[in-house]
Amino acid sequence: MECVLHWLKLVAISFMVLVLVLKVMVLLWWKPKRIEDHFSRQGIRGPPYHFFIGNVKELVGMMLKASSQPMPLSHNILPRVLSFYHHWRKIYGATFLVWFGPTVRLTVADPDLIREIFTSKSDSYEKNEAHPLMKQLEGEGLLSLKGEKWAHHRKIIAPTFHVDNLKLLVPLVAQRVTDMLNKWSAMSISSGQVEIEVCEWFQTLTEDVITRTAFGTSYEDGKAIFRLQAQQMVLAAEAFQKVFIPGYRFLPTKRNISFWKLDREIKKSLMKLIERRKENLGNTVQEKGPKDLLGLMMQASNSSPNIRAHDIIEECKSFFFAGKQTTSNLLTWTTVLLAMHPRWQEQAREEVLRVCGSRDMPSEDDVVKLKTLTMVLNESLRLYPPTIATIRRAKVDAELGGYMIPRGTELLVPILAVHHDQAIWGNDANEFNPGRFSEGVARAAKHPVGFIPFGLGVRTCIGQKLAILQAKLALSIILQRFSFSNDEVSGAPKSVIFVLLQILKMKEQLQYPKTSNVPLKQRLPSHNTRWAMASSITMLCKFEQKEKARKEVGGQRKRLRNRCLPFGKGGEGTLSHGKGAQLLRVANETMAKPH
Ligand code: HEM
Repeated sequence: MECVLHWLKLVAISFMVLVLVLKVMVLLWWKPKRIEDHFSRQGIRGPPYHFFIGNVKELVGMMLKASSQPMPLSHNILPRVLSFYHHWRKIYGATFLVWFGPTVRLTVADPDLIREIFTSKSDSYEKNEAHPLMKQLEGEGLLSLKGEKWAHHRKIIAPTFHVDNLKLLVPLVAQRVTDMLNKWSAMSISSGQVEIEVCEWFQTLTEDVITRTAFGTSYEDGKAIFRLQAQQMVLAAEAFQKVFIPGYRFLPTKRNISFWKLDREIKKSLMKLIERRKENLGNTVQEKGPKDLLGLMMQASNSSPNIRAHDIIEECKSFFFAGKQTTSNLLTWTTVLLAMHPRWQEQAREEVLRVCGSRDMPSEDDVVKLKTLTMVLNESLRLYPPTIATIRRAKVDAELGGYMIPRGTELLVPILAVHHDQAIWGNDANEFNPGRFSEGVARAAKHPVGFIPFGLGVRTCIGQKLAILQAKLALSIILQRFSFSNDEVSGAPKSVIFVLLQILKMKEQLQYPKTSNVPLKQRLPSHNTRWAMASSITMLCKFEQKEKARKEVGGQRKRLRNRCLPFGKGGEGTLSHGKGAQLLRVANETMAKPH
């Protein structure tokens, strides 16, 4: 009897092992092969699937090869930044299959098909499921939410980004930019010149602005929370470098324990912040001044039990992640482009001086009139889109441009490739030519969907107006006060600037937060790869104080400047004392409101 039981046990175990092996084979071999067949019958091919790893080995190999070679001085960055796409497109055409492990992705760069995915047939597609570690990094907020929860959050948060609300932020952003430039001025005191690692400075600036957008009057407390979240991101990014083991993030490892500790601290600080804010407002969350993420979410939580502290925390993460690198990259690349193209720099400066006249800080009306700067920013977003690609997943079996797309297939839209496509942009697609935007965005390309730096359709970037406003304000104030070039940086020849463009993962970005002590060659700028998210670069530019520009805008401004910003007389921080220009005083008063 015992023998029979033993035998039965053995059979049961063998059966379970067999089922498991079969399941694994179906998932990792039979299904991918069936998908390959399905697409190949429709004429869509791609590099062959390899068991379990898909095309990851080739992908990583190509990325490493591309980033290890010097790059000619050119804006043709596709071979470098999306090397796999550039390589396989030549073999299989623009629409091909690529395997990220056992996950299949179909590349789609045809503007007509992109329009279908994001607008006319958007019901059939949804955001793809983010990697669990990625979710820790970007938060489970607007960026990754789906369905009703996403729609509810988007509706709550949207007023933060309404034009009227953003207008209220203008003095604040302008003040932050001026503070930054005062520091540059102080640094350039002896020679009138200063070498600036623009990316670092722009990241700090952007972080400041996002903190204000998210936390409003609770800015200082909000900053502390963002700092904790930034530490969490470093831990999550570290984990991202390791081989992914499902469930590993739940084990009490040193990193996980630190992560959880930070999580608790964030929650505690936010709860305190919410309580304090409620008390300050006598339990009403209606406030004067710009609407902020925190206030709006608190208000919503009063009427909707679905909005909890956890949701607020996750939305803050989402803001921080989605807004910081992207906007600072836009600013960095635009500065570099203007440094490389002095004629456009001069044209943009002339316009700023003409529009702003004697005003030190552009007003909200000025910003709208800066047409050249708008063209330059668009061209910068076209050539160096901070989001290089995005992904959607077919929710159902769908039809796309005549192709049958099985449910679960992921569609990879290489925004960068679309922006550099000669069929859409003409023969000068890889050249810097802001003039192509002179008649507006709609007429710049041969196809209206050729320009999608902020995405398309209902899930288009919620922060785009803020990003553009911030970029315009920052650049116009910089142009007023400095001229800049990127030749002979630190004795490095011009071409080094572009050799510096590299594809790196988040780890490198976070590994070199203080780049000033790192040898130039190691300060590798990164166009990082979460297909959907931000890229980052490290870039040195030489800034020269613009004596001529200061004179050009006339005596009044010069007088004010002499009082407010005594260049050459040790002026850092002088602005915040609020003597001088009325505009500045207004900004200072706004800043001085009790937190
Ligand atoms: C130059 C700057 C920026 C660029 C190029 C950019 C780009 C994008 C793109 C392409 C998307 C759509 C992603 C997709 O469809 O998968 C997106 C979504 C989003 N962006 Fe931005 N972004 C920028 C700045 C910002 C800022 C400043 C914020 C917030 C403070 C922000 C917050 C978001 C959020 C929350 C989403 C998700 C929207 C949703 O799904 O409802 N972005 N962004």
